[in-house]
Amino acid sequence: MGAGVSTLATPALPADWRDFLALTKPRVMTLVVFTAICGLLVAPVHLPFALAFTAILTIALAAGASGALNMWWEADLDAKMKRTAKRPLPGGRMERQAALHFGVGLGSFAVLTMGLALNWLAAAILAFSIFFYAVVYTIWLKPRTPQNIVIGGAAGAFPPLIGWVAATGQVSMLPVILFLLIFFWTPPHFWALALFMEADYEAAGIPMLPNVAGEVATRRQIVLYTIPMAVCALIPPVIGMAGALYAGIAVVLTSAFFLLSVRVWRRVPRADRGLFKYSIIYLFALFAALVVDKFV
Ligand code: HEM
Ligand SMILES: CC(C)=CCC/C(C)=C/CC/C(C)=C/COP(=O)(O)OP(=O)(O)O
Repeated sequence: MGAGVSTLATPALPADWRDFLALTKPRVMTLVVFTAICGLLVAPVHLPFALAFTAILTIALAAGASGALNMWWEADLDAKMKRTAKRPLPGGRMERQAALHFGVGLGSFAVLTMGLALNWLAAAILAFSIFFYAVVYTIWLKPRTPQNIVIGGAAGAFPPLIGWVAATGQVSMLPVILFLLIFFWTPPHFWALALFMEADYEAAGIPMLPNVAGEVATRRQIVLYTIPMAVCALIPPVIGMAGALYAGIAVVLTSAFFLLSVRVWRRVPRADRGLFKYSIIYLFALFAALVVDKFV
């Protein structure tokens, strides 16, 4: 039997649709997509449902594509961390090439569809977000510097801006503030988790802030980033871009965020887990409040 025949007879790795879904990091992407929906809904242009749906679908597909490219590049690192070791590539259920093809195919489809159906400015920012997460954050910054998520986190801050630009065709003040809000939210969100996942990152040799600068510095940085985040959360009503309902909810939600970050700083047991969980609730609730405020 020739070598070619025996290669053909080798069974492919048993990836099924659940593994492809896992490549898109669906749980994390729910919040990414939610912020994009809110960005689109608060824009001053009413899109027909089919177009709005297409815009959000393409953002979801692009975000999923960037997750797949991240997993393609990090297969070896993921194998070293308990939290990620069972993903399709380190779990041995999928070929690396399949993840690469899936990511490139899905991302290209998403960007082209956004451009053809909505506008090319939104498509360009969408393409830039994929590039920023998959290349700037994952390949370049993450293995090199503990500031990786400060700069790289910008990728996850684009979706509300993309939603807005998909609807209006242009960039304005409110979506830029929403971008900055998520930009400053990301370090407390991630470093709270990095504090209780320090051992994982140590095992994989990834230079996250707690491993490099130590716990005390990380706890202080968490509180420091919460301050510009709070300012961004409160600017919209101050400049007349959101009403009293949003203002009230933002003050309550943001004060709670700040208090939880102070608990992390003061080393209250399990405060890091509490802040990480709350960071997710916070962003969901704040963006929902912005939309409710607009329509009530
Ligand atoms: C560079 C920036 C970021 C980093 C490094 C980061 C990192 C992480 C990590 C490691 C987890 C742990 C759970 C998992 O693997 O599923 C997580 C969870 C999560 N992140 Fe982030 N994140 C970032 C930005 C964002 C952004 C921008 C959003 C949304 C706007 C977001 C939303 C979430 C959500 C919803 C979860 C919970 C997922 C679950 O329920 O399992 N993250 N993040
Ligand atoms: C529209 C568009 C393209 C949006 C991109 C959305 C985006 C960049 C989200 C970032 C959130 C995320 C999955 C971080 C995981 O960090 P990690 O990769 O370090 O985590 P891991 O250790 O779980 O792989």
